[in-house]
Amino acid sequence: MPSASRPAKDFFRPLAVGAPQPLHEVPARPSRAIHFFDPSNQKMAAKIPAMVGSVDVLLGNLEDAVKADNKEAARQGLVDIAQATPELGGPDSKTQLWTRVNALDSPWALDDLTTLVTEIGDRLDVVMVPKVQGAEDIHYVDRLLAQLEAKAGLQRPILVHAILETARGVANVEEICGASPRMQGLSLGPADLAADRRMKTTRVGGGHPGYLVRQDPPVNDLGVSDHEAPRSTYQQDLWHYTIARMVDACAMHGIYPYYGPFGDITDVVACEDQFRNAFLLGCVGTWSLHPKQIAIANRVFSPSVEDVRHARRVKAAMGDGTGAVMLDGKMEDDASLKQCLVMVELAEQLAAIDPELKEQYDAIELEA
Ligand SMILES: CC(=O)SCCNC(=O)CCNC(=O)[C@H](O)C(C)(C)COP(=O)(O)OP(=O)(O)OC[C@H]1O[C@@H](n2cnc3c(N)ncnc32)[C@H](O)[C@@H]1OP(=O)(O)O
Ligand SMILES: O=CC(=O)O
Ligand SMILES: [Mg+2]
Repeated sequence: MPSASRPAKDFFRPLAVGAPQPLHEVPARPSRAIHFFDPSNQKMAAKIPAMVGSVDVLLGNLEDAVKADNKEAARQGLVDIAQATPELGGPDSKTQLWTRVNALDSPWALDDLTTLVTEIGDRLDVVMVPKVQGAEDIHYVDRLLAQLEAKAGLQRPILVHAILETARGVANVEEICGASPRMQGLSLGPADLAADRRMKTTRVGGGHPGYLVRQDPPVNDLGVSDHEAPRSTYQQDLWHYTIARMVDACAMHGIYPYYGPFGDITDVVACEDQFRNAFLLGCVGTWSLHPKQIAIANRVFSPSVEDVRHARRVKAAMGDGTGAVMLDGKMEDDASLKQCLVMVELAEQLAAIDPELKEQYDAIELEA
């Protein structure tokens, strides 16, 4: 959506002479797992070519988690990997190539963007920008990318993904999403966001046992509450508010929301729960920090066979899509059909790139 500083007639104009035409719609490419790797880490980098085809997105990370002394090696390492792996990235690739550049106030961001667009811009699908504070950060990246694309003679605009990881960024989330037609999506950055907000969790994403609600105390016959009696507690989701805001802002602007990092690599169970909460709330994918998180993300962010079966049954039962019907004792109508179509369309997109899922979805039979 055009912002006040960029009227509707200019919103889709290239920002540099010779830059590619901005897209009117963000392509719906599967991105269940955005798998992070450090291109300066030889052991990790060596594994990347073999991962192409088995993960939706491979992201060469240049920012946090890459040592300051390795920033240039990471940037060059990413160029080398992309050049040596032709099936990675680009509009028809099964595995997209993304990067997370350094923060815009760092000494590395300008060289990150200049080098990557110049050297591998035709392969780079999305640039993730950390610590985005407001539309002004996106406007800066937008113009710079246009200049670099024009210089490199690129035919296709590189998209931009912002990490929501500052209080100011959260306050400005809608304007960030609408700042440029390049905006592809947003990820939650719970570690930086917790620090910026002065939250008191030291975990990278996930819940916290202290963030809970407690069952009411039992009351005796005289109406007196027994506060000492054992009571159940229910852990709450520290990130619910932010993810929900992010999902609304993204949906409003036609771009995609993602959960971010889950730092407890060994706790695959809680990781799956966190991912699933995000999926249920509307996110389309998540980050993977370790190879073992890829399978979790792929499983969680693909609709289950049961959900697809139900969605297809509702679609079949609803005929022209209007009115109300009873199915398994439940009312279905125009609105619940729309919910079901979200599942059906996602299943179709994923089946197109994932033969195993296709087989599972194709085997679904619709009983009457
Ligand atoms: C808050 C944020 O900004 S989050 C985003 C930034 N953080 C990141 O990107 C972190 C990325 N991940 C990592 O750095 C690593 O996974 C770590 C440090 C968490 C753990 O690494 P290790 O201690 O090597 O884990 P582990 O021993 O289980 O690794 C097993 C193998 O997988 C490899 N591996 C680990 N992580 C990755 C990865 N992300 N991609 C590819 N390979 C990986 C290891 O090199 C190791 O290889 P080997 O079997 O040949 O020795
Ligand atoms: O960059 C991610 C975060 O959680 O911080
Ligand atoms: Mg961060």
